[in-house]
Amino acid sequence: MTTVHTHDALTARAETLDAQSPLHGTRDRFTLPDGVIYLDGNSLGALPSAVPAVVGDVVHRQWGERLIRSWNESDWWSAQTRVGDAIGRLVGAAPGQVVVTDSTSVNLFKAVVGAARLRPGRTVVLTDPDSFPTDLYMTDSAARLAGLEVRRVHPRDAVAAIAEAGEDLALASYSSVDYRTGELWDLVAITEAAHAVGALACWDLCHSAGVLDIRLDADGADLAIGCGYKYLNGGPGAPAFIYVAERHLADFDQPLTGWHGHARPFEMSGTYEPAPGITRARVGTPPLLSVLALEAALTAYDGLSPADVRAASLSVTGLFIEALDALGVDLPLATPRDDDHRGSQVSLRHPQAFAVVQALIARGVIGDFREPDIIRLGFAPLYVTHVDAVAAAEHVRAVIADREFERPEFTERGAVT
Ligand SMILES: Cc1ncc(COP(=O)(O)O)c(C=O)c1O
Ligand SMILES: Nc1c(O)cccc1C(=O)C[C@H](N)C(=O)O
Repeated sequence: MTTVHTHDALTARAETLDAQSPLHGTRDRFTLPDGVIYLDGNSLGALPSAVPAVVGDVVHRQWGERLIRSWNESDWWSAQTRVGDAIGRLVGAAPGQVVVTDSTSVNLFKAVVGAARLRPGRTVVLTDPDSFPTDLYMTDSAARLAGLEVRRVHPRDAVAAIAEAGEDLALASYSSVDYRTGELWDLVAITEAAHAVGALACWDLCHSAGVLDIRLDADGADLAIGCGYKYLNGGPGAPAFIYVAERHLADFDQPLTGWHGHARPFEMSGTYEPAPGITRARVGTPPLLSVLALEAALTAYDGLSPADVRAASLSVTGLFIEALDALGVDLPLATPRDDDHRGSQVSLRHPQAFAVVQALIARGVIGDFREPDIIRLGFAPLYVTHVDAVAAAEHVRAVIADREFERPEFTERGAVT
């Protein structure tokens, strides 16, 4: 079959899969520019259509008219835990264990120091050498302050390393999905191994929340963190979240003791006393515009189960890989083909990956480049359809086959991608 016939056959199948998908029509919950296939929702999620009106109301009515009264009248005070519970529904956490606050980096810092204090006398924290850099930087600094030694061990070797560390281990801290390759790690096995030696496990859900069927409570995670601006679509600079399992809350002694985490902030006492529940993970005044934008963004998930979202994600990424094969694109995949080991992105390797990504962007297919040779394409199944996946595969084919990436305008490197 010619590539045109192959493409037509794939598109016809994609249309059927879209029509049958439990996520059929959810793209209408987003505002996206015409002519764009957006495959970068794993860096900055798209704009949910519900957000602008809510932000307008927060700015004009809640802030502009009601002024300081909105802390009570619009319940700004409990917004962070209310939105935390909404995220909790997407990551398998019962209410009262998730709060929206700070950045992922800051929450990881709180989690590592908090874990060290939950396991006094233990001296080791394990993490992935291929972690997103901020995780490495923050873990190193938190460990230095808490008197822990950091051992960087790849997730595939983590269970053995946990057994080797034994009762020295305080915390195993891992991302569930590798941000570059999209590989999905078995954090349940890592968590069980950590518990077997009396240690804790922290999960970084930046590349999982909102696309995987995460079950924090059922799988025994102790701590988790994640960001609000990727698949949760909270917008640029959206606050992050932190989960502390109910069983640890009373003893969770996090290091950033700001007044929003105090049990009675308006007593204005000179002595810190942590709030009883997950509120103690708060620090200072939250960015309310962003917290409430995130709350509105999460309504895009109304009526969808994490299991359905995960199934749709696998179906779309699976079809994209199949389309690459069928169209004869023979770039090496950095992402596993196996559903059980794939997050919600497909990464390809190419020696001129940066220029390939620029050529794709010029065609309206927005993905990103990651060092050293990764073409990273994220599939947010709420707004990336099977038809988009096939069209994107055809664009990749054309960019490679026609060597579009060699054009000088695509080789210039910018600061941020
Ligand atoms: C795994 C991971 N951790 C952390 C971050 C970022 O943390 P922050 O929200 O502090 O910028 C990202 C992405 O930016 C990430 O992919
Ligand atoms: N957080 C970002 C930012 O502040 C600027 C540009 C990109 C980002 C990202 O989220 C990158 C993303 N975490 C990644 O996996 O590469």
